[in-house]
This record gives sequence, structure tokens and C-alpha cells, in this order.
Amino acid sequence: MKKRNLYLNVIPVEEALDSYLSVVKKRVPLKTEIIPVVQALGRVTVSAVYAKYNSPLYNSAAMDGVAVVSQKTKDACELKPLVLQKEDFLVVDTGDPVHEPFDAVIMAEDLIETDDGGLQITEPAMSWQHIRPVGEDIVAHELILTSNHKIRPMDVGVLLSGGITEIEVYKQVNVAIFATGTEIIEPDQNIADGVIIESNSRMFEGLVAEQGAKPFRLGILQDDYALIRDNVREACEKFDVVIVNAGSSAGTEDFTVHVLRELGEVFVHGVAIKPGKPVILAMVGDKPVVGLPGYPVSAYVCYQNFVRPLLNHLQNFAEENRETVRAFLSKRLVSSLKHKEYVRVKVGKVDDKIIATPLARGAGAAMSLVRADGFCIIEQNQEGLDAGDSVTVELCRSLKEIENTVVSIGSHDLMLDILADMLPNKYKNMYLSSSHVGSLAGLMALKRGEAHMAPIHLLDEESGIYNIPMIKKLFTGGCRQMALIKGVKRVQGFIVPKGNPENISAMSDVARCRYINRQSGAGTRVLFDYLLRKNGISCEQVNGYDKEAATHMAVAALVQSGAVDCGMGIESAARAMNLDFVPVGFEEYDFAIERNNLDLPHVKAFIDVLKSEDFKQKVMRLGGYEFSACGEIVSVS
Ligand SMILES: Nc1nc2c(c(=O)[nH]1)N[C@H]1C(S)=C(S)[C@@H](COP(=O)(O)OP(=O)(O)OC[C@H]3O[C@@H](n4cnc5c(N)ncnc54)[C@H](O)[C@@H]3O)O[C@H]1N2
Ligand code: MOO
Repeated sequence: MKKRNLYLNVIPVEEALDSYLSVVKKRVPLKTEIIPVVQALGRVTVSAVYAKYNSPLYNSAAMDGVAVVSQKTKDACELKPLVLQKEDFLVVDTGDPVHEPFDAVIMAEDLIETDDGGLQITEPAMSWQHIRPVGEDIVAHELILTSNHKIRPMDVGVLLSGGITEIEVYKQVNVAIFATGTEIIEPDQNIADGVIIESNSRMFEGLVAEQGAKPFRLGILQDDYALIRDNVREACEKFDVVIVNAGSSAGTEDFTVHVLRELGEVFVHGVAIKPGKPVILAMVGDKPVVGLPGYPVSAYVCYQNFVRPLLNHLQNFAEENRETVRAFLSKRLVSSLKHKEYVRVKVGKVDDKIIATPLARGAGAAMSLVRADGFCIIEQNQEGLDAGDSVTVELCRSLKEIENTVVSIGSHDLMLDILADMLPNKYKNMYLSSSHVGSLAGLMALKRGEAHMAPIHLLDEESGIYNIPMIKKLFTGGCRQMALIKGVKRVQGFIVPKGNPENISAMSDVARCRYINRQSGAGTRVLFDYLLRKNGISCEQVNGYDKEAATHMAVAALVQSGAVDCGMGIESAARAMNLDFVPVGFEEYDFAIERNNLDLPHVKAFIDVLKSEDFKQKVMRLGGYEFSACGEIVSVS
């Protein structure tokens, strides 16, 4: 058996970074260079910069008009206008030099031309009126920029006006990026079982460039010790920093740490951070080399915690201040004392309360990075957080956007994605964020004040009425006035493989196949349980009753994979996965909402999109929907 790399004397995040940066500071002198000012945007000055020239360079007209000698105009007034003869003035445009004896400019609008070529004025010109004296803006030898200043667009402008064309700045850092792994392929290569599409290095390229450094993606290296070693060695000769992705852990082909030990020194392997534990911080000669873990979220979190401060230091950038917000946690989060954890969260503002809802926590859940509004950090000394705890969230989306977002928690339907896409297109700066937890859990979230609305499809068995009875039951006591925004009628049925090989056509057929259920509280589960009772079938008779999937699409994906023969869900999910569908009946999918919230501008915009013809057309294409009352408000009291 090949040797595993059982590493990991994990150390706290701050300690790891501090000790690494102190080595880097000792061994890597900051590099500087002199470059044209016109290329210096975003770079940091090495020393103070002083103006060479005055600006303006000479006394100049601030307005279009004529230059005059102010003394000669002192008697002009409304009752006794003065006519200036040709020799008394000089026509000037804004920016023209004004020389002695002239000492004032009269604006063109205040002049009346006389027949003999003179100019009549009705008030005297003050000495220096409408003249910009030499050096009014910048005086030669004046300080323009201090040292350690990050150059902004207006700084470039003023430097040039002050006669500075070249400037000494800290060097832009060149960062080499390697992906590693024999199973890793480029996105345009053929996919097959066991391959992984390369994506992390592209994310690093973006992060490096966003930080003002220069990324050089050097491709994918196979899991071959000598190959990785030779490539990393060569990169260390040519580049300022090297990132090696993956192969950081304990796998039999995780070579990164061994390579770095051979080429240089490994200072840290294993940090108390989740995700991201196997990160490697090393030096090869005077070049920092960072081994980032393979899982995308681990890679991202480690980049932000270790590579970002490293590149900031090498370019002499100040650490950026992330916008943070205090929020109430909607769910309990258990964490271990072994690490500091970065939990991706959705953030929403409901009833003046900011709520953070945790997203998928897996290190491979790259979509959680895409969906996240921020990160909730659980410190290493905390065992976890309770629902309702006040937490600090580091935002990656502006608070303003978050405040303009409709928060929807409840049952999933593909049309929610269409709404989320259409809303900001139709209404600038308004958004929809939806979490999918099932109908009943959505109503509970609504009740706790964590959402503006809950998409639901809950059948009341006694009355045969959808949604309203359940809202009445849950929101009793009348403390909250509730309403229903009518959504769609959609077909529920059995999602089966193409050609319906098990020949499923009725509830009785379900009992003889491998079934995938939905979680309890999901509207589809309620419907399925109702149909079981109606048909006299017990749960025990259903093979797979205890196996649950969280959304219609998850059910369809399991059917498609061949793991199950059948699951209940909506037609659009079956169609999206190119599966067959056996309809069972229509159900009503609506949005429960507190009546007060109907007046919020973003909720109004949401309803408007729901009513639009364009929306209906798009949903129609998914298949299995009817829109008779879409967007109508029904009062529930
Ligand atoms: N026995 C142990 N196994 C693992 C441990 C451990 O402590 N003991 N740590 C786990 C943790 S935590 C992490 S994080 C991962 C780190 O894995 P590696 O850095 O060694 O990376 P690989 O095994 O090569 O890849 C893992 C995974 O990452 C994805 N990946 C890799 N490269 C790319 C890329 N260029 N683009 C996109 N995605 C990439 C891919 O899903 C790989 O399967 O190790 C655990 N194991
Ligand atoms: O620490 Mo690893 O990064 O959880 O997946």
C-alpha cells in the first residue's frame, strides 16, 4: 500500500498566519519599481510624492469672455453703463492665459456689443474676478500623495497635472497557479466516471486579479511526484508566489507537502479551520508557496485567510475591511472546539430583523459560495450557536441589496428560479432569495418572522381545500393577519424512468417498486400520505418510505440515476431531467404571507412579476402548470 501522509498537528488560524507572515517578512524584501503614472492605478506609493509644476501653470481665464483692467471699469453701473473700446479688453476663452495689465475677466453674458465694436458693461469688474491664479490648485513642491497610498483614478489625474509622469510603487506580485490530480480534466475534455472538471484554478485566477496581483495559471499537473516537484521548482524561480491546489491531505497520492519539504521548508500543515484543515504554508528559497486544499469551499476559505493577507503584505496593501452586520441565526449550528468554522449564510431583512440562514456546510458545496450573502464565523472556542443567537456576519453582498430582497422559505418549485431571475430584470435592485425546506417548515419559518413569504402546497384532507386551512390552523389567535398570494396549479404525479419500465399507473403500483419519499412536512409528502390512506396502503408496504429527498429535482435525479424506480413530484422536474411522468392530479402552489408585508415595495414587485404574461410564458414551457388566479391576493382570516 502506498504511504499515506498522516499530518496535521492543527494550529489556530491566527497563529498559523502570524507565524507564516513573520517568516515571509524576514525572508522576502518588498520589491519596488518605477513605472509610468498612467499605469499606476491601484498600486501603492513607496514614498511621498511632491508636485513638480504649479497648476494652473499660469494665471488663466476661468470663464469665456474678455480680460480687462479692473481699475478702468470701476465707474460702470446700471444707470451709467460704460463702453469698453477695443484697446481696453482682450477676448479670452476659459483656460487662456491672462497677462498684465489685465487683472479680471468679464463673462460673455455680461457684455453688450455696440455698433462701433465696443462692449457695454453695467457693473465694475472686481480685481481677479474669474481668473484662476497660477498654482490655485496645486503649488509646485506641494505634497500630492503620502507614502503607502493606494493610487486612485483622481490621484493619477492630479499627479499628471502636477508634472509627475513616473512614480515608484510596490511591485505587482506574479502568482503561479497549479491544479493537481490525475483525475482533473479541463472543462472542454470528455467527461467520464471518476473525472473532475478543473475549476479551482480559475477561481484563484479571479481572486488574485481582483486583489491587484497577476495570476499565471500553469495548468493541471498529474499526480506524479517528480513532475509536481520539477514544475513547482521552476515556478519558484520565475514567480513571486506559487499556489499548488489539492493533494494537500492524507491520500496516497497527496504529494504536495512532500514535494515542498524536499524543495524548501513547510511551516504549517494543518490549521484549525473548517473547511480547509489541510492547508500548507511553505517557503521554497525566498518564495512563498501555499498548498490549498482541493475542495472548492476549503480552497476559497483558505485563499481568503492565508493567500489574501500574503499578497496584501507583498504589495503593501492595507487589509480590506469587510462590511459586517449583526444578524439573528435562524437555525442551530453545532460546531467543534477543534476548529474555527466558516458557515456560508443567506441573509434577509424581515420585520426590521436581520436573519442569517445557514447554507450547505460541505467543503465540496461550491454552490453555497455562489448563493451566500455572507459568512458566519464560529470561533474555535465556541461549541456552536443556538437558533435566535445574535451573530456577526461578514457580508459578501451589500446590505442595501439584502434589504431589497424578498425572503421566501418553503416548498420548492422550478418557477422560483424563474422569478428570481426575472425580478431584478424587471425591477432594478430588487431580488428574491429562496430556501427550500418544504411547505410546513416554510410556514414555521414565516411564523418565527424569518421570511416574508412561504411557498406552500398543503392539502386539507377533510375539506379538500389547499393551503388556507393549514395557515388558519397555524396562525390562530389572530395576532397576525395572513393572506395568500395565489401562485399556480401544478400537476403532481409519479416521476419514473423513460418508458416507465415498471409500468406504474396507480398508487397500488408504487407498493411494488423502489420508492423515494419526500421529507415530512413537504406538501408532496402530505399528498402521498393522503393517497396512501385513501387507497388503503400502509407505509410499511412502500419499499423506500423511509428514504427521503429534499426537493422535486433531488427525487428526479435519483430516478434518473437508477437508484430508485419512482418518486412523487411535479411534472416540470420530470421533464427537466428527461424522465417520464404519470399524472395524479392538480395541486395548488401558493405563497403564504403576512398581510402587512404585501405593501413592501419588493413584495409588490414580486407580485407584479408573478402576474406578468412573460412569467407565465416561461413557466408554461416547463410543463404541467395552470395560471387561473396567479398573483391574486386572498385574505385568510
Ligand atoms: N484520511 C483523511 N482524508 C482526508 C482528510 C483527512 O484529514 N484525513 N482531510 C479531508 C479534507 S478536510 C479535505 S479539505 C480534503 C483535501 O483534499 P486534497 O487537498 O488532498 O485534495 P484532493 O484529494 O486532491 O481533492 C479533493 C477534492 O477536491 C476537488 N478538487 C480538487 N482539485 C480540484 C480542481 N482543480 N478544481 C475543482 N475541484 C477540485 C475534487 O472534488 C476532489 O475530489 O481531503 C479530505 N480527506
Ligand atoms: O477541512 Mo476540509 O477543508 O473540511 O473539507
